[in-house]
Amino acid sequence: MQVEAASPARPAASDRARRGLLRISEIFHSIQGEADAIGWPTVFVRLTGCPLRCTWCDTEYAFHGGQWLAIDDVLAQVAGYGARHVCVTGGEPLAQKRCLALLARLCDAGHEVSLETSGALDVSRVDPRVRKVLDLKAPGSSESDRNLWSNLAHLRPHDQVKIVIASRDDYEWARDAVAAHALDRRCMVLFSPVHGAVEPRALAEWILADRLPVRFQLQLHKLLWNDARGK
Ligand SMILES: C[S@@+](CC[C@H](N)C(=O)[O-])C[C@H]1O[C@@H](n2cnc3c(N)ncnc32)[C@H](O)[C@@H]1O
Ligand SMILES: Nc1nc2[nH]cc(C(=O)O)c2c(=O)[nH]1
Ligand code: SF4
Ligand SMILES: [Mg+2]
Repeated sequence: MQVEAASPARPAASDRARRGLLRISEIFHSIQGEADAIGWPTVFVRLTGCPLRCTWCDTEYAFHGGQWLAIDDVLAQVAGYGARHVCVTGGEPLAQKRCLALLARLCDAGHEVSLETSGALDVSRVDPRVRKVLDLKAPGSSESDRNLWSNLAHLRPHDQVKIVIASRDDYEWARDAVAAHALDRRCMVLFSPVHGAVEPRALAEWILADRLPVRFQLQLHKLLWNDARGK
């Protein structure tokens, strides 16, 4: 873990507010493995905490722990990698309200910024320069009741909707959601198999058979590094 700046284990709430601290699980440099910026060298800023519990979540270690850092310290560490692309993720990054300020500051610093978000929290105040990657949670996640459908109204053409698919039932749910909400007319739609749960080839064949206007995706970093943390 590359988070370095010193901060007390748990500063008082008043101190966190005054200093604008964010709880950060990790900051690392890797190849973007998901969504439209796939393949770019990217710095990842992973915020601690998530109010959801997707059955297949590959990042449970980010539910707890991490370090409290000021936005200036996050920006300094990000700058140290010299990368154009920055991906803010979690956990659920929007669960910390100061994430909005972090996103704007990263854009001000000249980065291409993407945000990975569960789709369960309001995205209306996310800086319009940020490319939102909005997950819609299919039933196999056990969290589909949390989908905040009003978020669709805040999608811009450079944003993406992603659906992570654990079964044929999830696929049919996703296919129907694309049609019901005209998702492909709003922005790029990505379908990705839950790593290890659905045969990637099966998902590819289903998309082709149904002539779906969606982009198939595998998590590139898992092909490169398996499930290694910080990759
Ligand atoms: C760990 S989440 C963090 C951001 C946010 N909480 C969310 O769910 O979008 C980042 C991305 O990883 C995806 N993901 C998590 N576990 C996965 C798995 N086992 N297989 C495929 N994708 C997974 C999520 O669907 C999400 O698109
Ligand atoms: N390499 C790499 N690319 C990613 N894209 C989104 C990620 C995430 O966990 O949100 C992720 C990740 O964890 N690693
Ligand atoms: S919303 Fe994201 S971080 Fe939270 S449990 Fe689901 S996949 Fe994991
Ligand atoms: Mg990940």
